[in-house]
Amino acid sequence: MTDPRTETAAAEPIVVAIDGPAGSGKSSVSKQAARHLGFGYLDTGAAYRALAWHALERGVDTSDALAVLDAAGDFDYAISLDPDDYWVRVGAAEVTDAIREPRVSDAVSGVARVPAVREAVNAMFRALVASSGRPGVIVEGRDITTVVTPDAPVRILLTAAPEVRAARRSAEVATQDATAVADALHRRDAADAQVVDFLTAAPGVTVIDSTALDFEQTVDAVLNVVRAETGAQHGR
Ligand SMILES: Nc1ncnc2c1ncn2[C@@H]1O[C@H](COP(=O)(O)OP(=O)(O)OP(=O)(O)O)[C@@H](O)[C@H]1O
Ligand SMILES: Nc1ccn([C@@H]2O[C@H](COP(=O)(O)O)[C@@H](O)[C@H]2O)c(=O)n1
Repeated sequence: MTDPRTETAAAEPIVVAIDGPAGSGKSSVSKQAARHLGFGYLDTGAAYRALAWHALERGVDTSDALAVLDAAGDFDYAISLDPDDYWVRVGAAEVTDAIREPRVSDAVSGVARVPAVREAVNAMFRALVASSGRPGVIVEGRDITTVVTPDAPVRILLTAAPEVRAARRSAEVATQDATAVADALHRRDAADAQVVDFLTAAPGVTVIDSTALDFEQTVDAVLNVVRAETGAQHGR
């Protein structure tokens, strides 16, 4: 039995929820803002990507919801919330880079459309945040502000013009030409938008449009919203 005079409840981490379309800067900006804040960083898309990778490894057709659910049955997933030591694992396999490959990006929307998969990963995201041991966690994805943590004290929709997002993504991908990269990005957004709405801000969600901002200005914009919404004195 615990002694109530000495027991102190662990404080709930502050959640900064960030949604947005592909290539809007969610992961890179969230990771950098988390460093400034001393917060954890949770990339929720990595779970869907890792499950897509796992399904592809087993030769599963990711457009077949029942086959995806079957693959999810032995999905042993782990992710780091440390913005300075980011990794993703499935079982013993380190898949941090493999889940960014175009074949996974092309398959991931099929996996993300299965309701039972979404429910399971959402419960896992909430548990990861609660056990993070950090004063706060920046959680980024597509439905964080609306479904995963709709009561988060900070909720942001990070956007940028489609052509700007495609150009930024294209600059990172050496294996495909710019048109193919842009087509894949827009195709994925269209498929994902049928499942969750990450293109319009829900009530109470602050929009940051990074079309005319550079990377550091976008990080600053996020930090300013965190300060304004929480009164926190974190960061620069
Ligand atoms: N404001 C900005 N100005 C210039 N480049 C940016 C800006 N924000 C992000 N970037 C760059 O754009 C690219 C895409 O960003 P990032 O991967 O973070 O997007 P994302 O929203 O997480 O994409 P996805 O959902 O596809 O994983 C990265 O190379 C990142 O460094
Ligand atoms: N909250 C989320 C996060 C992601 N997805 C799906 O995962 C894919 C990969 O996400 P990235 O952020 O790494 O691009 C994305 O295309 C969605 O299919 C999701 O559904 N909900």
